[in-house]
Amino acid sequence: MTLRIGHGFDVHRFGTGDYLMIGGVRIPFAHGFVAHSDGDVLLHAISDALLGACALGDIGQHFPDTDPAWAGADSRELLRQVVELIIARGYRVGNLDATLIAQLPKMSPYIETMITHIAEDLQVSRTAVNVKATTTEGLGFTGRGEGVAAEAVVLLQAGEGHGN
Ligand SMILES: Nc1ccn([C@@H]2O[C@H](COP(=O)(O)O)[C@@H](O)[C@H]2O)c(=O)n1
Ligand SMILES: C[C@@]1(CO)OP(=O)(O)OP(=O)(O)OC[C@H]1O
Repeated sequence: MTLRIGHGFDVHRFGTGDYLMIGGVRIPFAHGFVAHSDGDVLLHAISDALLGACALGDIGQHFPDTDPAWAGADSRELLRQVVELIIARGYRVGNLDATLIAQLPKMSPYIETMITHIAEDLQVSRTAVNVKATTTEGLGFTGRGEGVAAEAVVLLQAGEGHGN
């Protein structure tokens, strides 16, 4: 069986607004994200991990932040487009593990819904998806409450006679 691994990392800073989109969940908050799209840092890291696993660059190349087409874009839609690229190359997601790095907001009430969304968009069962969160104990830009970072690692499996 052909296996490929990919890693993604993204950061969005806080700006004006009263909610954050993370994992396709609208989380009420004292700030919004500064971004061209909806700023869904978790879905961006996952999209980059998928593209990385297939040596397809990154989401900035596929959905440039200079293109008005992606202004305010729903990052679940971007993720689904990336998944179609992966499937077209003969791969499917084996499993995904992701970490949100943020002092605030508290992610735990939202994580199960994030997993539901991600599993739907990746076309896998929920048991193939893990999302977790950590603070940085007050250290660094996340610890100072300046934004949120996300990391994702994905394993892809090729179907019989597929994958290159
Ligand atoms: N933004 C966050 C950060 C962490 N959590 C959860 O809190 C627990 C403790 O986090 P540590 O920083 O001590 O690793 C952990 O179980 C996280 O899931 C959170 O919900 N939101
Ligand atoms: C998602 C895209 C889409 O325009 O814009 P942003 O929301 O700014 O997100 P980022 O992770 O900085 O880069 C990828 C972009 O192309």
